[in-house]
Amino acid sequence: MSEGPGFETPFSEWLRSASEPDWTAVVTHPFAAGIHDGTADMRRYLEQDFQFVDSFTALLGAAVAAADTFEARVAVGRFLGQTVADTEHSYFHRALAELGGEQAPPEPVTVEFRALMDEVRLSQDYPLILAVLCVAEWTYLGWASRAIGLPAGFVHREWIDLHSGPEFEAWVGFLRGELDRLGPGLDENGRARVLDVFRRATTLERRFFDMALG
Ligand SMILES: Cc1ncc(CN)c(N)n1
Repeated sequence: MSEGPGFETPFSEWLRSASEPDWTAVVTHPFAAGIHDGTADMRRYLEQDFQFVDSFTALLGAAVAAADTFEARVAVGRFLGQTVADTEHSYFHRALAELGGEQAPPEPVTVEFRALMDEVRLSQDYPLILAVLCVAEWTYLGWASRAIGLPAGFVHREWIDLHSGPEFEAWVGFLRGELDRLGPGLDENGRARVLDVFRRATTLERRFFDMALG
């Protein structure tokens, strides 16, 4: 693998392609296919994901604090307040009530994912924080955008809706744009650190879907 992106390759695309084959395994994962056709067992997955989203929300707060521009703080803060704290929060409560979800102990992959998010949150290093946020959102846009039709039940359908469409595409475009803006200014060691976090997050996404599949 090359030590950095070429002149024509945006930093985010370099990170993504260097995270294969896990990246493609996430966006084409059988569990994601089961969300599309309505057969995925969402209870265990959402019980675990509710715990993921708690740390993810803290990480968004860290991005607001660590960002190097006012515009970025506003964009992340808006997403945090509108999408995560409002739409997604309401979804979790309705979906877990429908499925009879409980407060389950965290699975090993949930513990590891939360530990990675805590690690980059505590680093207060904006590019590292962006790396985890970008993997989490871009992989989800990847599988959710593969929808051919939408399943009838709200639990599956709204989970796809939350991770696809023009607003979510713009959010992922923002995260990628931030990495593309900051990547060229990093030295080799800085790029390697971002890539390491990006790859670890991609592997954890794959393992999270593996766990959900049972
Ligand atoms: C594990 C995981 N990764 C990503 C997302 C999308 N925010 C999520 N809800 N859960």
